[in-house]
Amino acid sequence: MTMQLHKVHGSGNTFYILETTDEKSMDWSQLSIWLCQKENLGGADGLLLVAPSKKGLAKMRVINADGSEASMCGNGLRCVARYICEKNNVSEALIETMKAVLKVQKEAPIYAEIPTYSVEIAPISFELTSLPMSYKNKYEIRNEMIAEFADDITFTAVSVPNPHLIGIVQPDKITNTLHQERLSSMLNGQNDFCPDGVNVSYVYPMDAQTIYVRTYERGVGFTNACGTAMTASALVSSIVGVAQEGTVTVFNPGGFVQCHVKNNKGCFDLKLVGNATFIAELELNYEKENEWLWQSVKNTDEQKAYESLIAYTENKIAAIF
Ligand SMILES: N[C@@H](CCC[C@H](N)C(=O)O)C(=O)O
Repeated sequence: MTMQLHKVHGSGNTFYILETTDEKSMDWSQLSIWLCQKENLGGADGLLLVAPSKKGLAKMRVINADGSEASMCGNGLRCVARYICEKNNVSEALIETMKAVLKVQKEAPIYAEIPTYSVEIAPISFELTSLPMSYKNKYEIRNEMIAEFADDITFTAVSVPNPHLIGIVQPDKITNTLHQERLSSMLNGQNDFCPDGVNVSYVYPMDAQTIYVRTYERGVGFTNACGTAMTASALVSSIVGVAQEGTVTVFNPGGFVQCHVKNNKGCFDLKLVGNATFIAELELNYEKENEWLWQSVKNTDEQKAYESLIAYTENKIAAIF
């Protein structure tokens, strides 16, 4: 059996898109683990499965690099949005995800001519049980020091709906990754706080409308960017007052996006806007159980245009750190 795949990225967060009409036809965890290995065409951060939906134009499932399944993926959803909109010749659509049916839309480019899409990020909850997370019988953690985690970082826990722990940090915690790596490894191993693990982001506010975010993703490790994490970080930054409500530009090691944060009397509307870049079209042969072989790999020329955005990002970041 030959399968058609697309290698895509949103902010350098790289995925394979695979469409199937039969969600039970394969062990997707094993396929994702195989696809994401570095030595296999440079690897990826996950597999995005596109399947039929009764609630939207398609359903997206997110399989992390370690084979675990996530409830949502913001960067991935932008790429799936482009795939579905182009396939159906529409400029907006509803896409079913594990916990919500979300609106996606084609947008004007945020940089040069780079294909750009927006995605709704929802549902949002600050209740620790929604992550899940537990800490001293607390109901929420909003802008609090947690002695067990750090003595100079304030943390907020939020699900969008995948779980995020967001720390507002000083530049030294960005230039040196060691603290974030240790904390993230602890929270994504056997631990008393986050039984299912958590995506951990360190945020440095650059100005009132701009933040820098680096994320250690659950099931993956450090990534160039995590869309839900950037959106959750923009939300947290506006709540704690280090960024204004409205449009927040979020820089990260993989580029930049815009996150729209709207507060409706304590209920938040979140939208993530950024690139949806298609790197390659591929054909994969299924040989036998857990064995696959590449049949063909055809690169597109889209990555060249994205590299100019990276150069712009690197200049911005170099001026700060
Ligand atoms: N990179 C994604 C999030 C992918 C899932 C995450 N690793 C998790 O397990 O929650 C994004 O762009 O949001």
